[in-house]
Amino acid sequence: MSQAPRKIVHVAAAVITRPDGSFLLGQRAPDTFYPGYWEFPGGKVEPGETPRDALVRELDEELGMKVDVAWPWIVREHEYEHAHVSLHFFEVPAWRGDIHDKVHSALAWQHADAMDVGPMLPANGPILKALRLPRTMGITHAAEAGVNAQLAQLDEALAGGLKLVQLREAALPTAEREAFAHAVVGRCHAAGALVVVNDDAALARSIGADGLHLPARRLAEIGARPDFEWVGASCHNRAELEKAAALGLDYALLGAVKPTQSHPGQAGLGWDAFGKLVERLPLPVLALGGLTPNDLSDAKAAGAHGIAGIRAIWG
Ligand SMILES: Nc1nc2c([nH]c(=O)n2[C@H]2C[C@H](O)[C@@H](COP(=O)(O)OP(=O)(O)OP(=O)(O)O)O2)c(=O)[nH]1
Repeated sequence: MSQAPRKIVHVAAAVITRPDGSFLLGQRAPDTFYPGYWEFPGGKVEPGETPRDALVRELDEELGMKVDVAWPWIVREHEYEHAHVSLHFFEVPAWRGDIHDKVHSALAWQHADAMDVGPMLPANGPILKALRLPRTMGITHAAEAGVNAQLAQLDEALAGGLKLVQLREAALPTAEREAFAHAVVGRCHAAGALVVVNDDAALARSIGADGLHLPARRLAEIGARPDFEWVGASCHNRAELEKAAALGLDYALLGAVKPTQSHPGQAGLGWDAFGKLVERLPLPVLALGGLTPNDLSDAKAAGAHGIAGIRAIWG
């Protein structure tokens, strides 16, 4: 006889963030399941509650925090021995009250790229990787702007804190493209920024890039995740986003949210439609299309991990 499907336990979990990018973890108490492991504060969604209601209640009960802002982020499923859990993650960047923990053995503020506590609960590995994904991606347009102008804009953006660049230069002649790609990787790595290369795995490998970015038509063709540390894809609809998730990609781009210079006359999706498209996805999504750094809070409120852009990001 086949086993009855296990009941899904919904859990709300908070990535409580400070302006320096750190987030709060709690160590599970000795009398719980997985004692000593680290988790994001939160707990089970009770009957009649939305995940957001549960988050607000749990953070009050566990930490004495009054949540002011909770942005939906990603939702991940995990099969434990004791339960199938569906973890609804929110970013909590603003709250009131001092933190008084009532349930954990210890609390620690951590940075995703320099963790000094562990182990994390088994479901949380992909969460930490998603937290390492920077919140803003600059997409190069050297073929249009000129190689030297683009490199100058890149230097300025890196000096301003940009940590993620997509190299997207199909229109540059091969030799120029390679030289430009080397220059971009050199500058980005010196500044601690990641580089993903659009659609060209051979170029990505030869320049020592951190990953590969798949255009939607390439995403449609492939059946397995390409072998890079970071792999993302451009998506325009829910089916493409779900394929990116099913392949275990690290992020997706979704747009255009607002009208853009490259597609004049086309209305953007808008934040409401964007929010519906990204609901309950297990991977972070960067919003694209006519956005500037001033749109970051609106993007996160709609469920985006961050924003990506061409013109507005380079100033
Ligand atoms: N709060 C939280 N729970 C997580 C994370 N990752 C993860 O797999 N979980 C799982 C562990 C638990 O199965 C469930 C959280 O439920 P919980 O904290 O209300 O309950 P619990 O199992 O500790 O204890 P109990 O309420 O059953 O007594 O979600 C996380 O980062 N934060």
